[in-house]
Amino acid sequence: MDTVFTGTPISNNTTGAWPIANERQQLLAMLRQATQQATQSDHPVLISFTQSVVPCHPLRIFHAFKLLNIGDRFYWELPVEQRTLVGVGTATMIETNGPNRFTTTSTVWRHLQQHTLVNNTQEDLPENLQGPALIGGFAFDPEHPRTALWEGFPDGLLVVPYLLFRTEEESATLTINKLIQKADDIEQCAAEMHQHMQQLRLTIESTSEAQLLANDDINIQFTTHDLLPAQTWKALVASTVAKIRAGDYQKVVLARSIQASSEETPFNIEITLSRLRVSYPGAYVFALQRGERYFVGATPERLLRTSDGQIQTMALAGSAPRGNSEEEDEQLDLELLQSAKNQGEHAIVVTMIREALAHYCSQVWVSDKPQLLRLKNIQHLQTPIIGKLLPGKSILDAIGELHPTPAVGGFPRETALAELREFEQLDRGWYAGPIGWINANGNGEFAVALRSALVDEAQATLFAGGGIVADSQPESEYAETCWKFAVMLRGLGGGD
Ligand SMILES: C=C(O[C@@H]1C=C(C(=O)O)C=C[C@H]1O)C(=O)O
Repeated sequence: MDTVFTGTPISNNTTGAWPIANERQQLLAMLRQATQQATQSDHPVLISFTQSVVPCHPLRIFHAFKLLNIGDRFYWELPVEQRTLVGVGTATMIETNGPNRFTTTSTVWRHLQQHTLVNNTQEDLPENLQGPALIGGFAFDPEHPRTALWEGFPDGLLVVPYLLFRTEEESATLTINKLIQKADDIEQCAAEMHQHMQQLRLTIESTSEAQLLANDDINIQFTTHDLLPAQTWKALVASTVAKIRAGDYQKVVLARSIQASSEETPFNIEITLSRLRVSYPGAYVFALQRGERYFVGATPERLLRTSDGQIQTMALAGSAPRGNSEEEDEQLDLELLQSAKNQGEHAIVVTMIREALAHYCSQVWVSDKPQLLRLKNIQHLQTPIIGKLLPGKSILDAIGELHPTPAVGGFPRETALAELREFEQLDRGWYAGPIGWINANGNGEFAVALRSALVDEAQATLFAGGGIVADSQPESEYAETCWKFAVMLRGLGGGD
């Protein structure tokens, strides 16, 4: 069997060598050490074994992971920066509920690392492509009553996948993670890992990118309907505006949802991801599976990235459509940049993020004025924000302070959340929550899960919202949510 893993690139050179066979002795030594350590500490040990592979289209890996049939899959990519994480199966996971979910996750992750063995033979690889990583996300509001729609999506769920494919620029790795108990049979574990690697390699070899994405430009037929009648939602915007004018609060982001029902076939997640990554290369393209369902989207909003103590975030609020001609586009750009309503809505977000980060950073730099973030059919005001994380603080601690920003919640935060709980008439679930990853050295990146849908075979529930301030108009807010829905409607197979 070992001869299958020759260590040479496979036929069309788009997938890597999967040299686990060559490393078998090293893997066995690690497994042996893990069982000894588990016996001594009376605590299971996580082993994380990383190998370098030749970069390959991430959707080919995602598809091959499905055929392995070893558990739920996760996809996360920032195409423009070639940063990708694709995972399948569960070595271990951290599920949390309630308001302390971020700090609890952070504590459990630190504890788990004291019981982790990592192979460090690949010193030439980027640090972010080695060792275990947690990937997953969090619900928008742990205090919002749950409905059946989001069953299986707890307030926080971060998984160390059994298999994890990662890319950064030109490098790619494949990591196998496994939780080892003291009584585990290491020969059997090694054989099982081996077998999965072999299956993976064969599956990748047998599917070409062309085959996989053959129909991604063919539109599919589906119908849509508003879950809350349009008039009811617009009336809600009007009453929110009245409360803001009366001084109850400054801003609330109201969202709504629509349901798309496919007439012929279930929605195809690979094709959806392919369409999203091509149309929105500057967005975070993600999919998280829970059984038969996928939470999928392409969001332009970075919540927080940490890299060796440096943080990057952004204020993103204030929206306009894109023009149909260059002149119209320029006109809309100008209007957005000069709109007092949009600038005011945006400034609330900048101020809050600056204040929140003050507790977690030694220095914070905020661009002095917003710039435009242009997407396919919509554009936003964006202010980049960077800083230096205080020693001992983790990305998850900082997210606990930042989320939800007034870009997706409102201001003041608690009043806005109370309003949403009482009046929005929507179970947001994971929509507008943090989605992303964190690795063992504390680096990570979370996006705000916007422009997203919960896909359940032939049914999809899509979510979109907009910031309501004193001079918001119900009609234009409704129109804004329609531009935002267009991202996922196109992703699911609708025409432009
Ligand atoms: C709430 C959404 O988007 C957020 C709200 C925006 C706005 O009100 O202008 C702009 C970008 C996002 O921060 C969404 O896409 O559903």
